Amino acid sequence: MTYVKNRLRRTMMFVPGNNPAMIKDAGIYGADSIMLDLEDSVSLTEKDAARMLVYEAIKTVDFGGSEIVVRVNGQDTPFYDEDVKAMVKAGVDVIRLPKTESAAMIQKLVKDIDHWEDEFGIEHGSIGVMAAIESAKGVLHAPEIAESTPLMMGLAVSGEDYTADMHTHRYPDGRELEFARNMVLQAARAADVYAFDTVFSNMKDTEGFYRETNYIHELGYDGKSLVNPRQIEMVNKVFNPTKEEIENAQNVQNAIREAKAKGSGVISMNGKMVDKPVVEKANRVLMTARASHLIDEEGNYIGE
Ligand SMILES: CC(=O)SCCNC(=O)CCNC(=O)[C@H](O)C(C)(C)COP(=O)(O)OP(=O)(O)OC[C@H]1O[C@@H](n2cnc3c(N)ncnc32)[C@H](O)[C@@H]1OP(=O)(O)O
Ligand SMILES: O=C([O-])CC(=O)C(=O)O
Ligand SMILES: [Mg+2]
Repeated sequence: MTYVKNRLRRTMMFVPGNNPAMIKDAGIYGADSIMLDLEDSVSLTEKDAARMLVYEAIKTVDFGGSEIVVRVNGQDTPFYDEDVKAMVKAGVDVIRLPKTESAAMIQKLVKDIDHWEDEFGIEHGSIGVMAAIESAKGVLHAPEIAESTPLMMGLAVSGEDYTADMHTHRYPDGRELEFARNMVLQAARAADVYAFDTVFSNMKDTEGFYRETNYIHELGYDGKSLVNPRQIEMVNKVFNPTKEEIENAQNVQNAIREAKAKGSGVISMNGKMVDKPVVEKANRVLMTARASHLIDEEGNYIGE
């Protein structure tokens, strides 16, 4: 497996790194990315065993088409070095650094990855990195963090640790995360990397989960960190364009093609102006539709 910069990343599902049953079946749910966790879902006494389990799993388990991300332990822990070494050797796609607070922390991670790639004869650049932003300091440094390396895949806002750092709690309307969500998203967009929203951990509150997913999708997030496979379908439903949106995007492309043939960059479609930004949005809708297998190469609708 190797890191691919651009791909569909709507759903990134946490799987505790000390749970063999969950790891073994993680590939059947169709998450875009599976995030095997060595950090906060693993107790201190299980860190070494989890690392070995995740190493073996990456080498032997069939995760289907899912990208494999590992959340290593933080750089201030005694587990970080062994985690990075083992994950590079295993051939993980992306390493997620928790509690990232500076560009220097990501540059250290990349240097450590390079070192182990040399050691194991692996080509540089085979592994991407991503930063979890979980503190006030991390949020304020998000723009530099996002720009810190060409191997940056994306930024994730991590609401549980962030709200602890901010002396607050999680609330249903998400007001406590507003600044962090906007800052992380701006930083990600400016650096042309992915933006992931935080986990929603009340499995019983499906309405709240839908509301939050819809909200972050409307803000412009690319995807969401998840804790349970039951959350995947709803995120896909929110993030996938509808048949109507796809048809509208195709109409926009056709209209602008006609306009261009007549030497114009702007045209009116059903009373609405179609110009470059509208075409860019339509192109993105069709890219997502194609990547999520809702249309074929010719643009025919093949979703349900
Ligand atoms: C703040 C943070 O750092 S959050 C990130 C760290 N947290 C985590 O990684 C937690 C991951 N999630 C979980 O452990 C679990 O989903 C829990 C504890 C939240 C809920 O567990 P359950 O009540 O057992 O969930 P549920 O009944 O929906 O499970 C249904 C099936 O999905 C599996 N499953 C549940 N969560 C996951 C997961 N994250 N990854 C893979 N499989 C999972 C279960 O094993 C079960 O499989 P089975 O039907 O074959 O027995
Ligand atoms: O990244 C996440 O969403 C989960 C997490 O660690 C946090 O919220 O602190
Ligand atoms: Mg956290």
